Amino acid sequence: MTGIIEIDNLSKQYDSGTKALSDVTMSIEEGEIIALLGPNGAGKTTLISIICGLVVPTGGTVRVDGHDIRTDWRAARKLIGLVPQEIALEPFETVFNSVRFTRGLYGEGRDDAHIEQVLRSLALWDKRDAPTKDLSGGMKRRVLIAKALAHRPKVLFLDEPTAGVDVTLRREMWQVVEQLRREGVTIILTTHYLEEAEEMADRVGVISKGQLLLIRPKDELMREFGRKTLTIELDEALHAIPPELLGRGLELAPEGDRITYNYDTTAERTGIARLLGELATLGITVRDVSTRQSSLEEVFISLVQEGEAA
Ligand SMILES: Nc1ncnc2c1ncn2[C@@H]1O[C@H](COP(=O)(O)OP(=O)(O)OP(=O)(O)O)[C@@H](O)[C@H]1O
Repeated sequence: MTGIIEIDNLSKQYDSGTKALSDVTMSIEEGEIIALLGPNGAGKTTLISIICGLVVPTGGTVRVDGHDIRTDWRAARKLIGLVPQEIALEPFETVFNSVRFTRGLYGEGRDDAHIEQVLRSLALWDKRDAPTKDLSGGMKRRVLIAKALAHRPKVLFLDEPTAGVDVTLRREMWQVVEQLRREGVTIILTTHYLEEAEEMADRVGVISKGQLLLIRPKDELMREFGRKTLTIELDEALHAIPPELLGRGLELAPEGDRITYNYDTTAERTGIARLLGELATLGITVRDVSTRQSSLEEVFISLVQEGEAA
C-alpha cells in the first residue's frame, strides 16, 4: 500500500557541510500519528522542513499523496499544514483574521464556516475577536494549529508542540492531537518528551545523527525492548546473594533486604517462578514482590546509545 507520505533515500547536506540527513526512507499511512524522537541536532526539523518545502534536499524524493514535493510542490503543499516550533503571530491581528488569511496563502477561497469549525474545535471561538497578543501561551499555540488547519490539510506537522510549556498545557495539547486523530488527520510530531510519544503515537521513529535508526509501532517497541524489573522484598536481610543463585543477574540492595531481577518480557520463560521456588527452598522468606516496566525513555536511550556505538 502506498502511504500518504513516501520518503525515499532522503539526504540533506547544508552549505556549511553539515550532513543533517542521510538516506532516510519511510512510509507514513493516512490517519497515523508518528512521533519522531531524537536528540538535539538529530535532523528532525530538517526532515519536516524538507517535506513542507522549506528546505531543499540534496538527494532523494518525497511524495505527499503521490505528489512530488519538488516537481509538483503546489499540490503537495496544499495537503500539508505545519505548526512551527516558534510562536510567530501577527500581534495586533484578531484570532479569526489570522486564521482566515492563512487560507489565502494557500490560494484557497474564503470559507468562514470552516474557520469557525476549526476555532470551535480548538476552543478558540470565544477569542475570535481578540488580538493574538492578548492570548495566553497555550492559546497562541492553538492559534498556530488553527492556522495550520485553515486550508484543510490531510497531514499536520507539529514541530515540538509542547517544548517549554507546563504540564497542564502539554496535556491540553495532547487532547487537541487526540481530537485531530479522530477527525482522520495524519500527524507527524517531533518531540524531546518520550512521555509524549508514549502517550500519543501509533509509531515511533528514532533519528540520530541524520539517520533513521528505526520506525516501529510503539507497542511493539515497548514489548521488544521493554524489560521488566522484579523487586523481591525479603523478610530478613541477607549479607550476599546465596551462591546457588549467582550468575542470574540478581542484585542485592545495600541494606540486604531487597533483591532485584531484570528479565526480558518477551522471553518464553521469565524464570520468576523458578527463582521464587529456589528462594523458598533456601529458606528465604519473601515479604512482597513488585514489577516495573521500563519506559519508552529507557528504550530510547538504549537505542540511541546502540546507534552511536554502531
Ligand atoms: N540552515 C542550516 N544551515 C546549516 N546547518 C544547519 C541548518 N539547519 C540545521 N543545521 C544543522 O543540521 C543538523 C540537524 O539539525 P535539525 O535542526 O534538523 O535537528 P533537530 O533534530 O530538529 O534538533 P532540535 O531537536 O534541536 O530541534 C544540526 O547539526 C544543525 O546544526
